[in-house]
Formats: sequence, C-alpha cells, structure tokens
Amino acid sequence: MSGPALCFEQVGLTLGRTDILCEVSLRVAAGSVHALVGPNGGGKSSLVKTLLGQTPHRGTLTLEWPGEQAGVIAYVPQALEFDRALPMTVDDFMAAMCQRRPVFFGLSPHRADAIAEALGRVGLLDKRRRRMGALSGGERQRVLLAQSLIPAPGLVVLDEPMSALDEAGAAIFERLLAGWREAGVTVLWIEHDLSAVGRLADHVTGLNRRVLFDGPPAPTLTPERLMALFSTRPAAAGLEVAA
Ligand SMILES: Nc1ncnc2c1ncn2[C@@H]1O[C@H](COP(=O)(O)OP(=O)(O)OP(=O)(O)O)[C@@H](O)[C@H]1O
Repeated sequence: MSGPALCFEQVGLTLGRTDILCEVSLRVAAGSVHALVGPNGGGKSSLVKTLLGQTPHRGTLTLEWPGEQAGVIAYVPQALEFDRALPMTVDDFMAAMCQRRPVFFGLSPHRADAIAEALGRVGLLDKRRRRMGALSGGERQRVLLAQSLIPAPGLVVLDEPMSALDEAGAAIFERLLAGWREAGVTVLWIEHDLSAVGRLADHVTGLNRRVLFDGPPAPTLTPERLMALFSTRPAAAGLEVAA
C-alpha cells in the first residue's frame, strides 16, 4: 500500500517547564525513507509520539494518504522489556499484536500464514515457541520488526530499530527497508548510526528541540552541521535546508 506524506507545521511540545520541541516544521515525502537524527534527549521520540497521537502538542500535523481511506501505521519501539518468567511466547506476542482473536485461543488461521512469513523474514521461525523473556535483545528487536509487517503498513515509524541488531540482523533490516521502499511505503526512521542513514535514507532531518538541518543525506550531513547538532547546547539557529 502506498504511503502518506507527513506534514509537521510549527509543532511544539512543553512538558512541565521544559520545551521539548520548538516550532518544528518538516515535510516527509510520500514513499520516502526519512531519517531523524540528533543527540540523546533531542526530541526525536517525542516528535514520533506527537505523530502517533501519544502526546498533546501545539501546531498542526497532517497525514496526506494517497487514497480516500487512511492506511495502516506500523510502529517499532526502541525496546520492549519482558519479565523472563512471563509465559508469553513469540507466537503469543505476534498473535496479540496482529490478530483480533484472543491470544489464549491460539493463532488465528486467518493470520497464521502471515505471522509465519513475517517471522521467516526476520529469521526467527525456529524461535517462535520460545518465551519473549528468553530472547536476546537483538532477537526481541527482530520480533518487533516482524509485528510491523502485519497488516501491510502504508507508514512505518521506527525508533532506533538497529540498536541491538548484529550484522545479520542489520542485513535483515536493510532488506525490510528495501521492501518498503519498493512498495512505496513511507518510513520515518529515528537512527543514531549516521553511516546507515547516509547509505539508506532518502532524506534526513537533524533535530535538537528544533530542526537544525533538513535535506538529502549526502550534501546535508557535513561535519559542521553534525558538530552543531551534537554540541551540548541546542543551537538557536532555525531551519537550514541543504541544496
Ligand atoms: N514526561 C516527561 N516529562 C518531562 N520531560 C520529558 C518527559 N518525557 C520526555 N521528556 C524529556 O524530553 C526530552 C526529549 O526526549 P526524547 O525521548 O524525545 O528524546 P530523543 O531524541 O528520542 O532521545 P534518545 O536519542 O535518547 O532516544 C528529554 O530531555 C526527556 O528527558
């Protein structure tokens, strides 16, 4: 399914007395892979939370879906902790995320094939009966990616999806990203690995409470801009658009 364009206009967020986001305006093109980069605490997850309706905000936020109806939004969080003793298997988790039928009735026949296919795509078919709490961090991250595939999304929101992945996991992630790109899905991707962003994103926005730069990765990710972005004090400068 083709993805929407996203339009953030003058989005602001203040929690307590702290300004988390200040006048953030940016556009994410339909069907593009758009990376958000910036320092810890720079407001990337908060911006995503405004998009997902999880936090009140100022300004406007528009999703422009290509058809009459809004499509599916998939979200892959940074991490998910599970008690090691919790008797929830990978299959149970996938069922809870992807089907309407209560998990205690088992996998819905309607979704079983899709769940098997998604777990196969992330290389976890052989671990489907393992408890979520017994998986490694990277394996859990792969499960989080698998659940984002069902039902087929038009918009995928990723919060540091590669942080726990090894080389094989990163290759799997890259294949998923290529699939989304090919299908015209819009991907908004928070990432700290700037070389991955340079290699895989169509567009990158530098965020530290406000937008410090915005453009295609190659001309935009200059040492000077990165220095300004990751310096301890958020720059007062506003939007800078790369050619
Ligand atoms: N409920 C809250 N009340 C007050 N401050 C908050 C609240 N939630 C988040 N913050 C603050 O908002 C700022 C932005 O946090 P956010 O998680 O959006 O940053 P981030 O760019 O995603 O960081 P990271 O790269 O570390 O994941 C942080 O300084 C954080 O402490």
